[in-house]
Amino acid sequence: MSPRRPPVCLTIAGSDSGGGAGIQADLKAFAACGTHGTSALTALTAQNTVAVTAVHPVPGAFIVEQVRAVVDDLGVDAVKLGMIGSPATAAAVAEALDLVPAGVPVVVDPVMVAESGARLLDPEAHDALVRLILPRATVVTPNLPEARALAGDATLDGAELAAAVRALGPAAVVVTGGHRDEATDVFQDADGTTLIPGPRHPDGAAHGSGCTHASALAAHLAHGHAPLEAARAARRVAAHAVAHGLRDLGTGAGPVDVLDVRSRTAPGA
Ligand SMILES: Nc1ncnc2c1ncn2[C@@H]1O[C@H](COP(=O)(O)OP(=O)(O)OP(=O)(O)O)[C@@H](O)[C@H]1O
Ligand SMILES: Cc1ncc(COP(=O)(O)O)c(N)n1
Repeated sequence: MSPRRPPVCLTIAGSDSGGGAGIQADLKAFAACGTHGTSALTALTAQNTVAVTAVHPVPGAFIVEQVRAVVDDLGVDAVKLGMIGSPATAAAVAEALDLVPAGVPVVVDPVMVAESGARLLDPEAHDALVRLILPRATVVTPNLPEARALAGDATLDGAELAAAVRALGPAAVVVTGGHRDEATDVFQDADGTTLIPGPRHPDGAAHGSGCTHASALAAHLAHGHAPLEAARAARRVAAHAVAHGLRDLGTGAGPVDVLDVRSRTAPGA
């Protein structure tokens, strides 16, 4: 009997040279959640735990080609979208999404600002993100400041905030809780609002927590789980990655570690 085909996840996102966030975090989360990870890069960042020192956008046609190469051969069971950067990249990503078969879930992490403070979404790209990308999302996963920026109202919170984001077109929203004292995620879909609480790990490291969360959510959708169930699992996976975060690496915001590498030895050793 041949072994079972694992679900295939595709991240369309930026590269973080420091290995904390972006596609590096996404591929680790996909693997940790029992899926095969594939990637289409939107931008390369020269980045560490302290700063983003340079960004090199990938030409739009090459973004589309990467997605085509994956879809045509391996097939895709869920997509995770991360850093978009510019209006031109948003347009290319929208074109690339047309290559993904209808019904394949798409998780959108509307990355705006790196944990180190660098802007990763041009202000002019905001409209393109809202117009071209959000309506195609199965689940969108903003953190609190991102959700308020999308809603255009810095006073909103809780179910009202999630509803304002959902009005932009995604089927479901998770406002992630890393910027709150309790780290409770707020999930909302057509059936209503559900709080997803869990332990907060104040002594961990959280650079890449949002990428890890969105990728774990996509992986659970690829396994066939419903969005709320996938969001609950993603909260657990992200919190575990924060708890095992490598705060002793670099001098700034340490990378999350979804694989808990300190507990491992090299296979064969
Ligand atoms: N200190 C923490 N302890 C437990 N869970 C956490 C902590 N920080 C974040 N999380 C969880 O990690 C997930 C990502 O949330 P967060 O709000 O940090 O995203 P983000 O700000 O987009 O992350 P990023 O740092 O990648 O920008 C959520 O499920 C959130 O509850
Ligand atoms: C390429 C890339 N994508 C996403 C993030 C956001 O992650 P964080 O907010 O943890 O820095 C990042 N820093 N770099």
